[in-house]
Amino acid sequence: MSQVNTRVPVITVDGPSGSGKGTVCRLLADNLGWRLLDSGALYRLTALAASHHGVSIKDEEALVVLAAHLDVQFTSRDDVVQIILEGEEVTQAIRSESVGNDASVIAAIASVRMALLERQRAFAELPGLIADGRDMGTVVFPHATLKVYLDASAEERASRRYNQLINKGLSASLEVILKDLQERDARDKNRSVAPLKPASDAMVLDSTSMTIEEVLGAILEEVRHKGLR
Ligand SMILES: Nc1ncnc2c1ncn2[C@@H]1O[C@H](COP(=O)(O)OP(=O)(O)OP(=O)(O)O)[C@@H](O)[C@H]1O
Ligand SMILES: Nc1ccn([C@H]2C[C@H](O)[C@@H](COP(=O)(O)O)O2)c(=O)n1
Repeated sequence: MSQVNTRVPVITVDGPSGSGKGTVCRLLADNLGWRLLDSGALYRLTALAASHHGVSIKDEEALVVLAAHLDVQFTSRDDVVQIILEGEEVTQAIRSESVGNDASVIAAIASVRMALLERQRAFAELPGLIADGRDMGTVVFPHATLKVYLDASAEERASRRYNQLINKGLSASLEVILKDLQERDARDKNRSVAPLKPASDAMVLDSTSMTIEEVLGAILEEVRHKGLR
């Protein structure tokens, strides 16, 4: 089992798909000048690497090898993060619904999670880390300084995802998005290993009727309260 660097302050933000974790984590990282871990991207990259290498998402042995040896770089150009997998730019490719669904299936395999654990913990560097995912506060960074669990109703999350796709000029069905999201929620919450749930010491925020600015404000208030800035 790998060790966590407990000298580095960590803020974890866990929650279901579309709750706004990614958005609020980017804003928090900018605001505090801390590093950002998008742990979902690692599961998505493993799913995409499997597809590129013709590996089935049921082939546990091959998936573990892929996860343990992911050749990935996160680079930043003009403040925009680019993700390079085996020399290929995959920043947008990993965001598709099908890669997200495959990632959710792969993420239920304990040995795959174990293969990605060390890589996630290595993101913890001074002055601090914002960690976005499903098990950041429960498993990966159990000693985090502040843990947030961000939720929203399935209908609101589906509607956010729908608007996101329409704004990108893509076609989308709200009904299909809601059904996929509910299936993903069920898989992420009911798996036996590192299921999605709030840590016992997490601050739980329901963003259904909150703006992004209100969510950020509520977290920053707790950040100040904990003396993190
Ligand atoms: N409080 C909010 N109100 C309205 N829209 C929001 C809110 N939070 C996030 N959004 C929008 O919802 C969409 C999904 O947000 P985001 O990608 O941050 O979710 P996520 O939890 O990271 O999802 P995933 O885990 O699938 O990556 C984005 O278009 C974002 O702008
Ligand atoms: N810490 C994590 C992060 C992600 N996953 C899985 C479950 C999600 O459905 C999938 C994609 O994540 P997203 O990019 O949508 O946040 O990856 C996980 O199990 N644990």
